[in-house]
Amino acid sequence: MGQTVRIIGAPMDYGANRRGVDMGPSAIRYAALADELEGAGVEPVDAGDLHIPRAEERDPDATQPREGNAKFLREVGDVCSRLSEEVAETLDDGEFPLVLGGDHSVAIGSMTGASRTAELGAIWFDAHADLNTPESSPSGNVHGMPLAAALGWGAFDEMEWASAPNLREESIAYVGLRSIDEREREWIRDSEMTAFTMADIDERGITNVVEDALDVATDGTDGIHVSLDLDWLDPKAAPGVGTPVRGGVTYREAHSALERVSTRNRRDDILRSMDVVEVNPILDERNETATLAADLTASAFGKRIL
Ligand SMILES: NC(=[NH2+])NCCC[C@H](N)C(=O)O
Ligand SMILES: [Mn+2]
Ligand SMILES: [Mn+2]
Repeated sequence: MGQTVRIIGAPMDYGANRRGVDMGPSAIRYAALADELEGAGVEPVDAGDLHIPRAEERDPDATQPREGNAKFLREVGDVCSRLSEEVAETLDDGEFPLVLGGDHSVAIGSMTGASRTAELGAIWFDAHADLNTPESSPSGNVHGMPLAAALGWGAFDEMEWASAPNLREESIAYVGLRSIDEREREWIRDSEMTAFTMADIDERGITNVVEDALDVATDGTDGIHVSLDLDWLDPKAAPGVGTPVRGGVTYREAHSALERVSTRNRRDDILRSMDVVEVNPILDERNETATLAADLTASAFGKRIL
């Protein structure tokens, strides 16, 4: 057996605009994630779920910062600080942290934990840039803000701890962008980040784009974080997400992308942490999206046909 992969469930939906992503970890486990990982040649251990009080027990308004617009920011901060500890401990124990969301704001916890003692690069497979701040956000949903928080941008009241200590703009690559807010667009242009949109994938093909993204994220870093938002895929392939955007990658392109990640990992041992987020079983069809999430994760860990 190969590397030990610790599965950490983060059933959190505070950051999303729709209820249901809190059931993501169960649905992905039910889709035989552990068996898929074993089939890929790694050893899964399930650490269970973080305890997260239901959103109904919380009042979003009571916890909003006075300025800006971020719902449940304090709750997200609480969950992410615990998650960050667990991710850092997992790495200390020599195991691989695989975080199951939950909405995308869990990435604040995983990236902060994974960059505590190492320079971290990141590949962000997503339709969205998730670079809003409480002040720029059009929705107030924190799942549209995790990269800004991890980079230490904007005023995340009471969540200053959240910025990932060793994550630099120039080590971040987006793959598959197609829905960006105006401010995000300006910030990406002005930043050192690399952004591959769907148009780049159309033009150059998924494998070339992912190879470039891997170059960006591995250059000068100790390892990379892969953040897989299922709305990266076309809604036809992944219907069970809260913020679907037409025109995403196909089932096959998605597998091909994560296979590139595993091929590079086999060669250079680059993968440090990963999260799989935004699966919403309420909106899903026959657990298709959760099954895809489990399959794609196995591809990232080296699942092969032959
Ligand atoms: N992780 C996600 N699904 N993010 C969607 C973000 C949508 C939009 N840009 C917002 O900030 O509200
Ligand atoms: Mn998204
Ligand atoms: Mn996202």
